[in-house]
Amino acid sequence: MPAMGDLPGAVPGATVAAVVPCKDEADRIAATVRAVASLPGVARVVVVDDGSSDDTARVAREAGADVVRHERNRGKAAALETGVRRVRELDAADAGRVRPAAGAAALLFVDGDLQETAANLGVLTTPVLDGTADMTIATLPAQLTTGGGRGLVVNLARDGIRRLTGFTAVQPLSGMRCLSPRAFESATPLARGWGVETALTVDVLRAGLTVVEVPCELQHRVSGSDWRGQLHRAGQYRDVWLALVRRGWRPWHRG
Ligand SMILES: O=c1ccn([C@@H]2O[C@H](COP(=O)(O)OP(=O)(O)O[C@H]3O[C@H](CO)[C@@H](O)[C@H](O)[C@H]3O)[C@@H](O)[C@H]2O)c(=O)[nH]1
Ligand SMILES: O=C(O)[C@H](O)COP(=O)(O)O
Repeated sequence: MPAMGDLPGAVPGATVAAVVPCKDEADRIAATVRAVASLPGVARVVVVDDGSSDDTARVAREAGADVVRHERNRGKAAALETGVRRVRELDAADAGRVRPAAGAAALLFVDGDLQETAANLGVLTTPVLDGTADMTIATLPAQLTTGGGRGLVVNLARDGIRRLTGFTAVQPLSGMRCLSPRAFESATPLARGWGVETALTVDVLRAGLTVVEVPCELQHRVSGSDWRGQLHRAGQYRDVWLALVRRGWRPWHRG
């Protein structure tokens, strides 16, 4: 894959490392990996297979990703942490060999289910690479498939972030994010499971860094309204709630 410095208009030596956490994404991951690899500046695509019971790891590898596997499922945040560790190992191995300046200039977190639409993620990397933002967050248009959510988790995350930081997030749960290394450090260790995005926004803002939401033409698999979808939302609610409480939010303090 090309290094950022090889591309027209690129910051010399700057690279983007993409981390794609995946659980049972064999049907979608190949298209997602290819689309992410085609983005300007993306030098690596690391897929973390978070204990899938399908062929995600093999399909991702065949599509050109570097793949790390959790033998058992550990949740999205743990998958992101494993992915970033892998990026650093690869950077260290390349230091003084392939890219003397070494080290990813930006981390791009991408869900595994975006398929071809992941090719539109370039709008997230530019502000981080040119230094105008430390973390960009994709906001998604109306989805072609509709879901059964009632906004409970979204509202909890939005309200908690606003009360802790003053920032009103349009789509507080969006997992498509680009981070500068210092933004990632400010949020490490990551909050567990589905709390990771909410906590990232709070921690990066509290570190005095700049966070920007950027509209991005993405389509993803929307959770349904069946029992499986509602169970998923219950897990999201628990993790977001815990992430907020651990950062000082108290549900009974209104305003
Ligand atoms: O145990 C798990 C479960 C999921 N995933 C992956 O995490 C990503 C997001 O999961 P998904 O089921 O698509 O999440 P959504 O229901 O769409 O959740 C929304 O809300 C989440 C936070 O609650 C964010 O992480 C997502 O980016 C956002 O799309 C996908 O690549 C999954 O394969 C894991 O790595 N480990
Ligand atoms: O479907 C969604 O948008 C998420 O799972 C969050 O669910 P919610 O609609 O209950 O906030």
